[in-house]
Amino acid sequence: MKYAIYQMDIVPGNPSKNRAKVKEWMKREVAKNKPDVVVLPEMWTTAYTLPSLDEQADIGGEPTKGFLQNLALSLNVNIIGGSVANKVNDCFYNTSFIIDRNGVVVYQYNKVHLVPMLDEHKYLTGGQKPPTVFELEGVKMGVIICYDLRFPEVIRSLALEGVEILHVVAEWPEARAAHWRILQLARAIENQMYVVSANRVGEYNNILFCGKSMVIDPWGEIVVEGSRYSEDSFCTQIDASTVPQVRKDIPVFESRVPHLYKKLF
Ligand SMILES: O=C(O)CCC(=O)C(=O)O
Repeated sequence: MKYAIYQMDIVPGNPSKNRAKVKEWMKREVAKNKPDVVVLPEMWTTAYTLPSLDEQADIGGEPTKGFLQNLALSLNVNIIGGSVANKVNDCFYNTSFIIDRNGVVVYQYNKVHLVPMLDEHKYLTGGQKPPTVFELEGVKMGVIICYDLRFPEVIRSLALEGVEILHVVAEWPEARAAHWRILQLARAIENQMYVVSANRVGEYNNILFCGKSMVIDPWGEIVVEGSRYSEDSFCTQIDASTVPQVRKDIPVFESRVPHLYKKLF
């Protein structure tokens, strides 16, 4: 499967400008590289303009969900739709939409873990369901949003559901860039799965974002890595059929002793 990842700089508080940017990028990328799957970063329509979400958030996923469905269908591409601020029944969620090449929303996920360092609890509501598996092109996949990366239980549970490609959509700051890199590598190695991430770049509210979007294979090798500070776009092949062999070579899943771990949680 061919992947294209958009390491985007987001125009703060301007969803229509960001949608126009994404449309341009996706059209260009599809014409040039014909990817099967494209990946966008976290909160890419607004950035972290949390106090203004009432004016800027989507309502019930719209208009961004429909916008992505049209792009998927017209460009014949699967979309890991990053995430958007999404108002549902007076609550704001950080929601990821996954859309297949027929324009069908195959999965949606509300970010579960809210970030204390960004006061997310003041503005957002955490999702009440953990991320679960979905399928694109017959491959089992998962998506998590930024801070979720720090919670290995959630990702192990996706691996136990059969996930072979984990997507991480993010606005990860430069201040914790080392964590970003190491946690992704650890999640790929411990779960023997691909990790594919799209992080934003640029600056907002005196926070600099680190880019460094990545594709890591199930052995933990970095296949490709985005630049540190600048907007970037890259394309790479991913072969999920390598996952079972890695899981056979180091049979972590067979060696687990889950009845001993239960009391830990
Ligand atoms: O965990 C971190 O250090 C960054 C998290 C974050 O910025 C986010 O979830 O948006």
